[in-house]
Amino acid sequence: MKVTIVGAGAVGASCAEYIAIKNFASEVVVLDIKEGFAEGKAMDLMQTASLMGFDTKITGITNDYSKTAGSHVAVITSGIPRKPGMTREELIGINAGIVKTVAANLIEHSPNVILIVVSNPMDTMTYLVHKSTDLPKNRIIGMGGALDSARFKYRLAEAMEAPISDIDGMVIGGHSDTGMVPLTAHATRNSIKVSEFLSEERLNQVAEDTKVGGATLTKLLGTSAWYAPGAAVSSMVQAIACDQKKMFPCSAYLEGEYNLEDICIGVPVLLGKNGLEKIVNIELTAAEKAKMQESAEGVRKTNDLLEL
Ligand SMILES: NC(=O)c1ccc[n+]([C@@H]2O[C@H](COP(=O)([O-])OP(=O)(O)OC[C@H]3O[C@@H](n4cnc5c(N)ncnc54)[C@H](O)[C@@H]3O)[C@@H](O)[C@H]2O)c1
Ligand SMILES: O=C(O)C[C@H](O)C(=O)O
Repeated sequence: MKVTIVGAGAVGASCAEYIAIKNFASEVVVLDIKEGFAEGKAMDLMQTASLMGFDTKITGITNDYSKTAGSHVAVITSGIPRKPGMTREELIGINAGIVKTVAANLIEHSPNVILIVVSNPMDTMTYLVHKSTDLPKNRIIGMGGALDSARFKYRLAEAMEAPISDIDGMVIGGHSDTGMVPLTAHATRNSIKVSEFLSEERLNQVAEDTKVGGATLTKLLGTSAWYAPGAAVSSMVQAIACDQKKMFPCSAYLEGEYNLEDICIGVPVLLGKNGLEKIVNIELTAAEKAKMQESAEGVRKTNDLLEL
């Protein structure tokens, strides 16, 4: 299994590191436009192999897509991250051009590739890849919900003073400060609804903290986060590589599901060897349905800025 990661920056390198440590891929190619940067990151990571006990071969490449040929999965992390005070949507001007070109280059050299889009504004970048390529919809997947759900579980565990492994929960909707829909009514601790342990007010606070999870970290770090994003991508790549049929909320192209059409937005899906193998339809509460529609309106406004 060969995996390519475009963008050897914070998220791309973290993603390569977690994939290698999990030891399920034979080869990870990291490609960046900055001369020597990916080569340096790959060499540094390879020098952890004997210490961390992995056999995955990590190669760094400066902008030569012929070296990505035959990739099963490719992750697009190229583009600029936001700075404190910015929204993800403000990145569209620079990142749209980068994502479109990168996707075309990847597909030219790996026609059967499954693409995972990470660059922000992610739902709109995923939509752009749908509109600008001929790939079928099962081979274009946006990463946002897996990360947002991990942050939701972190916040729930914190509120309940519980170990995170006791918690289950999911965030759907757009990957934006206002568009995320944390499914508080469905979240559980050891299969008991979290509302049994937390007041409505505390649960609302957990949801709000989850939605601004990326902005909170951006303020603390001066740039956006990378460890949890890299880990989230690595789990999705693993689900595809190992044909796990595992459920993640991912940005998927919808054609009527959740009453939405011609949009990419976070919904529960199953990931396996064919990429996005199924969109899972779950029954939402009336409030969740309304939030999902509102979230979609926000994503559409950003999509409207694309020059398609
Ligand atoms: N979807 C998510 O949940 C999520 C999470 C974290 C970050 N992100 C997004 O991921 C992107 C990357 O974030 P980061 O922190 O790694 O940024 P970064 O600046 O650390 O890395 C980006 C890398 O992309 C490279 N690059 C730029 N243009 C390129 C091109 N045309 N071809 C190849 N490489 C190119 C840069 O040289 C740089 O090394 C940002 O847009 C950020 O907002 C999304
Ligand atoms: O917050 C960001 O801009 C990066 C990413 O989307 C995140 O949620 O960490």
